[in-house]
Amino acid sequence: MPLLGWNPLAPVLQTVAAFSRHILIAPNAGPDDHRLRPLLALSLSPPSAAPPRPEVLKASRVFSVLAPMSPSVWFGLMGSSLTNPRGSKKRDLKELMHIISRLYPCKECADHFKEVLKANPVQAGSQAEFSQWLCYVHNVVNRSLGKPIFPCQRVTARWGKLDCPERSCDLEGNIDIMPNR
Ligand SMILES: Cc1cc2nc3c(=O)[nH]c(=O)nc-3n(C[C@H](O)[C@H](O)[C@H](O)COP(=O)(O)OP(=O)(O)OC[C@H]3O[C@@H](n4cnc5c(N)ncnc54)[C@H](O)[C@@H]3O)c2cc1C
Repeated sequence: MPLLGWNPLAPVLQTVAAFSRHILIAPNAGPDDHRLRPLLALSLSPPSAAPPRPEVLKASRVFSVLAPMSPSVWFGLMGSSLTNPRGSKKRDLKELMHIISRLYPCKECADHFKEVLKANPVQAGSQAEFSQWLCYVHNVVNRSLGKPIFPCQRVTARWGKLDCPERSCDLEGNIDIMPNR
């Protein structure tokens, strides 16, 4: 049972999860601040007593690049659901979901997502199927967090191809990224 066994990545993921909570939720908090506890703790494993090994800490710096990406992962995935998957892209989408369930930089979230994937195998037969599947699993996560459920019949309206007549979505302005400096 993986939840009770020792996961060699656990110290990395715990470090990254704590780091991301610090950055995103309470940058000024002390180490015992209650705001730094995980929002949702689905893991049954007891907290690791051993301090992370140096090489694990080094790896956690790499993982920390991925830390502040909770909403953007959904944004990216919804983006990837907009084109019709064919051949290897179907396999890639499935693999991508499993990679996210392994690398997502919050152990509780990753463990939960593995369970979600087991109960709801990825459906990527077509663009419509994949976006509906994605909407459904996002709602499973929403429900587990006590968030409102998104009406999946509105996925295309929310995420569909932008209609930008007369180049109204083009970038505008000066090439200087900080013109008022
Ligand atoms: C794979 C995965 C697993 C996660 N597991 C956890 C977890 O276990 N615990 C935890 O605390 N956090 C988890 N998160 C993070 C969590 O889902 C949110 O991303 C985070 O809480 C930020 O929420 P948000 O309100 O900004 O909007 P998000 O939930 O990130 O949604 C972004 C936007 O998508 C739209 N949207 C919302 N629901 C749907 C839907 N069903 N279909 C289509 N569009 C929708 C809304 O317009 C919303 O503004 C997980 C994220 C991912 C990618």
